[in-house]
Amino acid sequence: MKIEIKNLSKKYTEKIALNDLTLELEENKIYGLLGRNGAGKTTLMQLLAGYMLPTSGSIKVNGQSPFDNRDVLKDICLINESNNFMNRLKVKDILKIASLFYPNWSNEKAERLLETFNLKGKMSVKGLSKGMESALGIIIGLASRTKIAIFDEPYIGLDASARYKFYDALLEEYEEYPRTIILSTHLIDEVSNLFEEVILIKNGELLFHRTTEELLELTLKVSGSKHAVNSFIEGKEVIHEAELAGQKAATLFGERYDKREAISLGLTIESVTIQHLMVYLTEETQGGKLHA
Ligand SMILES: Nc1ncnc2c1ncn2[C@@H]1O[C@H](COP(=O)(O)OP(=O)(O)OP(=O)(O)O)[C@@H](O)[C@H]1O
Repeated sequence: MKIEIKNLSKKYTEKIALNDLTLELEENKIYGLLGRNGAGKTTLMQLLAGYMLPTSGSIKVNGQSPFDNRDVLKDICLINESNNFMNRLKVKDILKIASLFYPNWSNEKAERLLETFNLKGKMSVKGLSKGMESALGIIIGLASRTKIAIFDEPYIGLDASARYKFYDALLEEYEEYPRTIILSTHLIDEVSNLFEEVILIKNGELLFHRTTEELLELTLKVSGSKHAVNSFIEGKEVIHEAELAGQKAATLFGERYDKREAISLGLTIESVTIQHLMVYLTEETQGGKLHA
């Protein structure tokens, strides 16, 4: 299902959470939706999952607005950081309710994932730890087999081992049943190898939407003597610099840089992680708008 977002804005009383965002997402890809706290990620995901209407602009899934549209929403599953499952129910009841909502629901998958995350159907939701509740959300997100699965920081309380089980399960599901997956997280280093494309939002605006491959090609860190680094970076877009005792490191973003030139100047070159790139580009001092 294609997602088309045009000039989308969302204002909450005084706060502009999203500002004139235009974006297209093709089907069957894994997207990383990144940005600092308060950037507007949750707002975007909630608009996509039909929780509310935009203030202006449009969001279309296969040409239709998701808001109050069962026809579209049966194909979209949004898992939040706080799922707010009904306390008086048991895990199996929650799964039963979810299975009634999503036409492609897989009971078999849900059962297998219960085992993976050490949950039992008879457990009462009231007695689940925060991490177990997150695991239940993840089980629903994967077993629903919706064409669009959105995970908004889905793993509050999950320990590292359970998080890696989630990444493995996500990839296994994606390979078996390709779908559009949108994953928003602050643990970027843990998952960035899953992203096929990255969408970065800053203060409600789109900073860029690029393939992971492009991002890595367009970023370069050079280090060496201050003089050599300065001569290489002159006229280029520098997103981070650090100096110590006559040595300097600079991170560049925006072009396919000539690495041979850097090496010929005696510089050391390194690649930059997506997490670092996100941090550098969203620093408040980094005011520049990049080519989305
Ligand atoms: N219901 C609301 N009423 C008023 N302001 C809101 C509401 N929801 C979000 N906001 C504000 O809108 C902005 C965007 O919030 P949003 O939750 O979309 O950001 P986010 O990128 O998901 O942040 P985080 O990474 O911290 O979850 C923030 O300034 C937030 O305070």
